[in-house]
Amino acid sequence: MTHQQMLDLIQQLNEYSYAYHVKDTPIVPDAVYDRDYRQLQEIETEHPEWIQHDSPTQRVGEKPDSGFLNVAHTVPMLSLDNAFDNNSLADFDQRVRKLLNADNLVYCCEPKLDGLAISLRYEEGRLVRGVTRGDGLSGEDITSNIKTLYSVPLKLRTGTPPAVLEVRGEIYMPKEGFEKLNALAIKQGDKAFVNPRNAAAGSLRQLDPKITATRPLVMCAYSIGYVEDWNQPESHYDGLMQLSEWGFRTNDLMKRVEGATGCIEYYEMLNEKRTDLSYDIDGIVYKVDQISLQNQLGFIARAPRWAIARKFPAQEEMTRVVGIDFQ
Ligand SMILES: NC(=O)c1cnc(OC2CCCC2)nc1N
Repeated sequence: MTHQQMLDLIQQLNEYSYAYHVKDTPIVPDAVYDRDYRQLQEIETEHPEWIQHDSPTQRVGEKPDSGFLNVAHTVPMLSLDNAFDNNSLADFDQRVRKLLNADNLVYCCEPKLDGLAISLRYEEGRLVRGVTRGDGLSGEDITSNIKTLYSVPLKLRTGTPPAVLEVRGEIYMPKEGFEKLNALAIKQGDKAFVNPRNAAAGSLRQLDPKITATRPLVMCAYSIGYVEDWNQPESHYDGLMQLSEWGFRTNDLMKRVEGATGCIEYYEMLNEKRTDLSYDIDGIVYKVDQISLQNQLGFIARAPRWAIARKFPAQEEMTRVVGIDFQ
């Protein structure tokens, strides 16, 4: 195999992985992926000097020798104000329209994923760092663990990348993966995790990436942070569409609506669907869609004036029946 053939094989494997882990639409059977992956491992063993940063074999590396370092966020990761009923949603809309002297606003509605917030930094299109939210101003550098997630692109998938791009998102553990992980933990006499959010946090805090690599974690992008040398789309929604093109997973229930009425309708719709979702959510995040209006509104303390979360009533802590058949 030539060097170019190896590069083509990496591109091919990364496309298979994008289809499977980001678009939920596998384009080849697992056996084909595994066969090509093994072929890549062989050629990289023969030619270590050919190894590429975005090769899927580079996702699981060694432990960081000095634990997780603390890193300051280029742009703070904000917290969110909460709205607990439809009236306060309407108040939010009224307040924002008043500040903007606007009649009717378009909001982007997103399920509020119940996981851990993360910030990914790409330089010239390559993943260089993944940092937890921490206190919003700085967080832990868990890049070695982040790279093990197939839903995190090691390199932006298309086009000319920005010089610097920071992407914010949530890392979560889908319910099915959580149940299987706990069933295994109990079988092995280990402690079970209380809920998928704790399981995701515990999996990302593992010092050894080889352990994190075995955990069913997913990253979903939900906002663009600091960028350099890129004309960001004017709409938040369009920005997330661009992230999807670049290889990030976005939430397929995301939707643009008009005004408080649209936000309340979306809440009713999602509240109906909530228990059927394959992942935990604890509410909805509503964002003013136009970036120029977001910038005009700015933030109060660390929460943006232009976004608000609407929480669902806490689900009574269902004792999750873990699928174990007692013999
Ligand atoms: N947990 C989520 O799913 C989620 C959290 N936060 C945000 O947006 C924050 C980021 C910038 C201000 C609002 N969106 C989300 N979808």
